[in-house]
Amino acid sequence: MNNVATRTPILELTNLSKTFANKVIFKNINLQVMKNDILSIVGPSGVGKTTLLRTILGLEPVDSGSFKFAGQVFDPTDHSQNQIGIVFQDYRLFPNLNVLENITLAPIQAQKQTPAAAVQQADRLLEFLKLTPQRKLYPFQLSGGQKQRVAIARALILEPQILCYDEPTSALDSSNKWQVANLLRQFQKQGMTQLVVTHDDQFAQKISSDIFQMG
Ligand SMILES: Nc1ncnc2c1ncn2[C@@H]1O[C@H](COP(=O)(O)OP(=O)(O)OP(=O)(O)O)[C@@H](O)[C@H]1O
Repeated sequence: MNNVATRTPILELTNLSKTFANKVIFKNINLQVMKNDILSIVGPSGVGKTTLLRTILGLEPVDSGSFKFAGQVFDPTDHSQNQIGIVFQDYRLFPNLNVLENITLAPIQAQKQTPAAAVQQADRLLEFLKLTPQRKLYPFQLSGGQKQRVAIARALILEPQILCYDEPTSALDSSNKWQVANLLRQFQKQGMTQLVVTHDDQFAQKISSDIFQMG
């Protein structure tokens, strides 16, 4: 746990409500994500955890409510800032690109980094994530844990202020699950704020600074 006196909110959700075809998915959600925390959003299947995450990522509009990032009103659908990164449950790697190309595509194409600078940064991440031997392999040649670490590297290279994970343990066996828990703790030590959607209570209890229960 961080010292309570030093905790400051980086992301604030106020009175968020969402319906799909007149079905209320969530109503008046108030949530603060504290800087450098690992906050887990937990709850039973179908309660709206992924939908809430998608609204934070600007992939799904809310019906009402507001967002603040670092104290400023913020529109999650404006993707120009890259403040919030995501590791999807199914990783969503580009099947036709190798590991290095998967990681460098966005910095080169969207952020206009030079290929040399993007590759240098990608190689640093690959080394940290123990993926250097896999740098020229394609997604179909990787294990589940390796694919997840590539997805993490692909998010990290954009230097987000918050890194989100949707069900990070659902496709992993128990040894990979605790490896990913250790990785999240290492990122926390480096100052990263992380948001984890999970139905895995044991994982949430183990890694979280704070837990937000839905449903
Ligand atoms: N695009 C959509 N259109 C209509 N209904 C949707 C849509 N996306 C999600 N829902 C519904 O919203 C509800 C919440 O779904 P969501 O995936 O957010 O739940 P969850 O808590 O993440 O579930 P799980 O733990 O099973 O992944 C479900 O009833 C789902 O069917």
